[in-house]
Amino acid sequence: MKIAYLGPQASFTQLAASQIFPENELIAESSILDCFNAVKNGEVDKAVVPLENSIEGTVSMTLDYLYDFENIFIQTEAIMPISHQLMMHPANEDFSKIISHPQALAQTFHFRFNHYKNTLTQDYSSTSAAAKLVSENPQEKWAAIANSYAAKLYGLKVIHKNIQDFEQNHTKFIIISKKRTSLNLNFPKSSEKTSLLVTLPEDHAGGLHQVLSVFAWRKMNLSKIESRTMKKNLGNYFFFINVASEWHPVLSENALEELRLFGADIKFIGHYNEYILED
Ligand SMILES: O=C(O)C(=O)Cc1ccccc1
Repeated sequence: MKIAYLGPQASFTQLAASQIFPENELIAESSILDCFNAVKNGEVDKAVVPLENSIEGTVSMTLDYLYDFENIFIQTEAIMPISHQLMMHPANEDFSKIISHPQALAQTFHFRFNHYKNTLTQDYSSTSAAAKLVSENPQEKWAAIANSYAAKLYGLKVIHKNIQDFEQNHTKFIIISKKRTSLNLNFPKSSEKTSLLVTLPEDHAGGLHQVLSVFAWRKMNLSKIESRTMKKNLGNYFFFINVASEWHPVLSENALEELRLFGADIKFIGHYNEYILED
């Protein structure tokens, strides 16, 4: 079985993917979009991509692609602790630019504000891609924010350790597939949930309340609701909703049916477990 991940080697996503799929062939992709396309085109069976971080929040690209792509489902969610290191080429003494994935730059904002307020930053496709770039360009005074495994793999020296703004920093990764079925892992399970994408019918007072009441009176507990722009014009949103609980076939199907009767558009994204990975 082939598994795509946001690469290159030593990205946080690879650390998650290799814990989840120690026996499988892992294929590095250069973006989250490439991961979705690899699943869609059948080049791989599944992909591992980041969905949400405890400091920075949702990885909006991942949420958007779950909305945009037809028939791609979440099979599992896995939470992994994240520690960021600031690193540079061993041949250099200082640096004038910090390069990393936007999530990593955001998760270390206060550290950078306090220590390197005037240093330029550059978004890059992943933390490990930034580490690789720095290692291949010793003539440039660049630093990267990535994990210790990337520092080792790409021969960089770590100059500040554990620079995330909150010590407890976790990212949720999802496994996506064309199969609707969930995938059970051999890690501690923390919860069970159903993910839905809901688009409201025409704008009217109480529209969202109406949608939420469908879950409320059935005592279906929501653990997350997030709105995202539909990008057509300002003020149009879709909602990513997690229902926390077992999938009760009659109750849940009736809830979805009732929502559809209101004129809401419902996309089922998966019913799956959340697991806790190791450091
Ligand atoms: O860039 C990476 O290494 C990723 O896997 C994305 C990411 C970035 C920061 C925290 C968690 C995941």
